[in-house]
Amino acid sequence: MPCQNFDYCFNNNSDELREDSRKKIAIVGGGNWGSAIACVVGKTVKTQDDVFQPIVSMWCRDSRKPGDTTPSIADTINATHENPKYLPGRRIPSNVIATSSLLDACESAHILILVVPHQGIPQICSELRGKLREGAHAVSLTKGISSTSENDVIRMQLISEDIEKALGVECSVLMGANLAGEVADGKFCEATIGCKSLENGEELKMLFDTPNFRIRVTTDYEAVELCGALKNIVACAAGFADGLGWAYNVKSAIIRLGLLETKKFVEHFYPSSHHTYFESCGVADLITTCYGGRNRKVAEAFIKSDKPLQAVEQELLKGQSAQGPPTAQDVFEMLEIHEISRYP
Ligand SMILES: NC(=O)c1ccc[n+]([C@@H]2O[C@H](COP(=O)([O-])OP(=O)(O)OC[C@H]3O[C@@H](n4cnc5c(N)ncnc54)[C@H](O)[C@@H]3O)[C@@H](O)[C@H]2O)c1
Ligand SMILES: O=P(O)(O)OC[C@H](O)CO
Repeated sequence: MPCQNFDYCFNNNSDELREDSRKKIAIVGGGNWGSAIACVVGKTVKTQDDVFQPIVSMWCRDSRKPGDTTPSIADTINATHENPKYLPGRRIPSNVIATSSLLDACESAHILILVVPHQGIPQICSELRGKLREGAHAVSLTKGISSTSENDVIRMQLISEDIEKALGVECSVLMGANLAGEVADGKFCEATIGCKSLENGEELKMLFDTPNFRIRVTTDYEAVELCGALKNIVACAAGFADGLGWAYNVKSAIIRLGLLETKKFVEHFYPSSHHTYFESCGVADLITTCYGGRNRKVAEAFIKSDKPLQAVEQELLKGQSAQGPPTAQDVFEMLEIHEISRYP
């Protein structure tokens, strides 16, 4: 009988209540990717039940307006084991318990899986600051970059660095060619974990790795995270190309040049980075996103429509966000750098 209590469980051979030394997992984010990863982790904690506690908590932001009497997303997930808004039609395992309280989900967790759009990270970190258990660590599945600006100087920061600074915990990253719906359906894919300490990296591998979700671990964490963030810009370029009716060859050129540009960018800021471009977070994510991702889809629809980007995004994704910084400016700058715009 699996233990339902987060920190205590009954010894199998007696009725003695003992402290549970297994790791408790919290997922922070109940969107498309958060719900899909709940499908993975909800199962792995059961197959690795000597290492992880069987109940996974999942924070889902309650975005209901005052007076809205419909159930929260968390209540809906707990009642139906489905997230109809962000991941309709897929069953979330019943040992994943959702809550609208960030603190309830996280305060006793040993491992936090952060999986919200990057805009949400600062607020979440400020609510969790000083409230986590000793020795906890985090893994960010959020794809994006943050920046600070001082005296007109803009500095790029990794989101994992923001999390580490704000929460005082080590933060690894998990990136890869991972369309949420396919992952939730159990279709095969790979992902890359970028970690600072291999101890945490290996523990995270145990948590995520399944025969259909293959994990490889590297300490090249900056490159892993930047590959995950920058591919969104390339995906927008691919979507613009599709919207303009350009051909497959153009898209291949965009992907090739996008990979080169990503490598240059990473090596400029992190000269000691290595080999990561051929991992799932590199070339594989570029291909997946440039064919099957939401950023590509929104960019294509934007070119074909006369509506502003935000309106197109809302219409197409029905409340979900395309990730990362899908600014046309980023993409045009990139196209100009590579002079792709001259060819068609
Ligand atoms: N969807 C995918 O296939 C996929 C795959 C890999 C990585 N990712 C990355 O995962 C992250 C989350 O993506 P997603 O697809 O789950 O997004 P989503 O738009 O589906 O997620 C929305 C969820 O985040 C919450 N949210 C939205 N804005 C917020 C804010 N400002 N503060 C707090 N919570 C907020 C919403 O309430 C909702 O629960 C993104 O960075 C994305 O790049 C997504
Ligand atoms: O649908 P997108 O464009 O947000 O991409 C989803 C994933 O990042 C693909 O790995």
